[in-house]
Amino acid sequence: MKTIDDLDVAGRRVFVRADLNVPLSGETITDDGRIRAVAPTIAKLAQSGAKVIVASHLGRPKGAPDPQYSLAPVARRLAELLGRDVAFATDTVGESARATVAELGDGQVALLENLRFNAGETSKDDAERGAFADALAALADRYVGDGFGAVHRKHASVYDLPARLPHAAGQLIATEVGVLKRLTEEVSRPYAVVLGGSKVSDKIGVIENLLDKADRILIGGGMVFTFLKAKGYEVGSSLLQEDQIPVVQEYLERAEKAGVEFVLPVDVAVSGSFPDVKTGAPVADFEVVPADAMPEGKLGLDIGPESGRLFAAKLADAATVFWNGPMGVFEHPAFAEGTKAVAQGLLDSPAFTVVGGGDSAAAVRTLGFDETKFGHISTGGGASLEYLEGKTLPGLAALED
Ligand SMILES: Nc1ncnc2c1ncn2[C@@H]1O[C@H](COP(=O)(O)OP(=O)(O)O)[C@@H](O)[C@H]1O
Ligand SMILES: O=C(OP(=O)(O)O)[C@H](O)COP(=O)(O)O
Repeated sequence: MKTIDDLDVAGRRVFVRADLNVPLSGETITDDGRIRAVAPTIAKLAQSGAKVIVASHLGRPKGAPDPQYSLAPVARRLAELLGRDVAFATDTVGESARATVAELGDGQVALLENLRFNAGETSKDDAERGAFADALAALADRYVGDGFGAVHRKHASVYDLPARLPHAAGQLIATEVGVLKRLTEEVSRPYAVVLGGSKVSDKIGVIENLLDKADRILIGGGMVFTFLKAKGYEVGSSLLQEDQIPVVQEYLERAEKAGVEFVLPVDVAVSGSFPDVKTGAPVADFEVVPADAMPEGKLGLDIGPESGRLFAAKLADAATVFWNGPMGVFEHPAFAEGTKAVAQGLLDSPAFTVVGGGDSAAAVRTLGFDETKFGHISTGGGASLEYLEGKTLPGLAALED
């Protein structure tokens, strides 16, 4: 893989595919970790005299403009972090983008509007994705891939665009791959993997490969309820991946045969409705119930305190831990305790610890933990999980020569 040092960028229009998918509360960025992570690559390109065109997705809009997913607040924060102006194009490949790029001088930086405001970005149809990649390619002369959090997506700006331009990997991707590679080559055991979060359908399949690699798999977050249901328990109206129940049953059987330990919560914090994470208003009907006796109609929103202690104990004697996905809806204080227990468990463990994922990394920082105390905080959750599985990631393959 070439790096940006191998690319002639001075005076050229350089497209940087970043992952600026940061958590927002209205227009306020609640954690800017992903912007800080890619800023050095952008700064270096600007210093080298490139006309830097930064692009990213934010959230999951449905292929059309949607103001709640605008990157405008990110452009403002990026400008602050770089200490230089960042021009913001209000579209991705339209008139505003073309004019913004045309006005860029050497060493100047622009950010395009959300790539996913265009259906071509995420399309499964090669021709539709290719047409959008053509439109992006027309804006630039060079491509730098540095959106590690999105390299597992076969999307136009991640996979198709680098095929159309001379390309290289940015500094963030180089660092991420360097650290994660170590985990695929020489893992000190016991190796524990903690999985949670809300992208259940994306991540449940990852367990298939982890069964051959991990010694212990701890399940929290929204993923728990498919496991509890697979064991025959009531899960109320919690997040559930109904079609994956037989798959999970098979995982549980295979794990038992292979001597891999699944650790499931023994208690769950529930409420009748999703909490107001914006105001953090108290939850009137908060209750902790045994994991095998959830009341009907209630939502499971965190692992309970006994589970927090159990999970921490299961991490205490691990030698390597990879963690992706918060244990609960940590954005609300009533449901942050499980995530705190796992974060503290990681800090108390002598293990080499890798935390991956936009929200997991944000949780560690916003809940007050010192990020320097973890072995590595990856900007990608799904991306790092799939990398550790040994899969070929479209956005990394595309950067190879
Ligand atoms: N039990 C749950 N029900 C619904 N959402 C949950 C639950 N537990 C965690 N979450 C949510 O999961 C989100 C993070 O999931 P995900 O995107 O998969 O993690 P990451 O970004 O770290 O990869 C958080 O916003 C959190 O509120
Ligand atoms: O937040 C992300 O992934 P992550 O939650 O697995 O860390 C990336 O920005 C990818 O976003 P996507 O899962 O909507 O493709």
